Amino acid sequence: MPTHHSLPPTRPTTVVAIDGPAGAGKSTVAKLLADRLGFEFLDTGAMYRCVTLAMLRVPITPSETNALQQLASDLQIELSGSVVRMNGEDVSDAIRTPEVSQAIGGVADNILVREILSDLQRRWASGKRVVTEGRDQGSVVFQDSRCKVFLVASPEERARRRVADLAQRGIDADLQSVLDQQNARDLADYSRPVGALIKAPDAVEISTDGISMHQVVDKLERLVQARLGQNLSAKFSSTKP
Ligand SMILES: Nc1ncnc2c1ncn2[C@@H]1O[C@H](COP(=O)(O)OP(=O)(O)OP(=O)(O)O)[C@@H](O)[C@H]1O
Ligand SMILES: Nc1ccn([C@@H]2O[C@H](COP(=O)(O)O)[C@@H](O)[C@H]2O)c(=O)n1
Repeated sequence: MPTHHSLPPTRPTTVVAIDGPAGAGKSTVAKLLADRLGFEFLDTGAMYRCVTLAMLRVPITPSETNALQQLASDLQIELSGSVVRMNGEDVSDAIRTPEVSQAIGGVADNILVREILSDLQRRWASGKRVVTEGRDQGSVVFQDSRCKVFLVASPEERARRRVADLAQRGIDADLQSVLDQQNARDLADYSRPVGALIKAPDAVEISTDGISMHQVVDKLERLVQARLGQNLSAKFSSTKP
């Protein structure tokens, strides 16, 4: 079945790998950092979201493991900046509904689905300079990366940010229920047998509590310079004070 077994070898790649729990600020700072460095941005959660959306549309359940794996293997996922296409359809908004977030755990638990998406992530990054974010980027997918970050923030702070984010989009959300859902997702992400959220031994932990996203990006930029200095070409023109 899987087309992923006959993949071409990957080419030299420069990766900044950012992992951390839901709402720590990964995608926000990864995008800003990628812009500053002239790197590409890879949102690996979007891939898990695409498989979940496709699963809900068929519909099948995560317990139908063969059908789910076939679905993931056949799916065409394209990521370009913040635009996500699934089999040619723009699903950038459709993958971010509460229904998808609630169902995603069963997809992320499937070991073969994780292998398929990990291969896709490596191929996507192959030959590029990339800031990637997810749960297993430093620990599993890009273990060889010389620049790994584990981004954290307190559960309360992350939930407050999420509520503010939703309010900005005109959605009224209750802090306690956002916190409860977030705790459930954290538990699933930290306890998954394969691909669990874990700080890679060589990752630097950065807390985003009480500091602005631009201050976080400044910290990350300094880390990238220290770890990848000679891999950065003229495109990297950071001279921030
Ligand atoms: N340092 C920061 N200070 C304040 N707000 C922040 C900071 N970093 C991110 N945010 C806000 O927190 C919210 C969540 O951030 P983001 O979506 O980047 O988190 P994430 O870790 O990618 O979450 P998920 O894994 O659920 O996709 C956003 O509204 C973002 O604007
Ligand atoms: N590398 C990854 C990325 C994501 N997941 C799972 O997808 C969920 C959604 O991720 P977002 O970053 O878009 O919020 C996340 O909770 C994980 O269950 C993953 O397993 N591995």
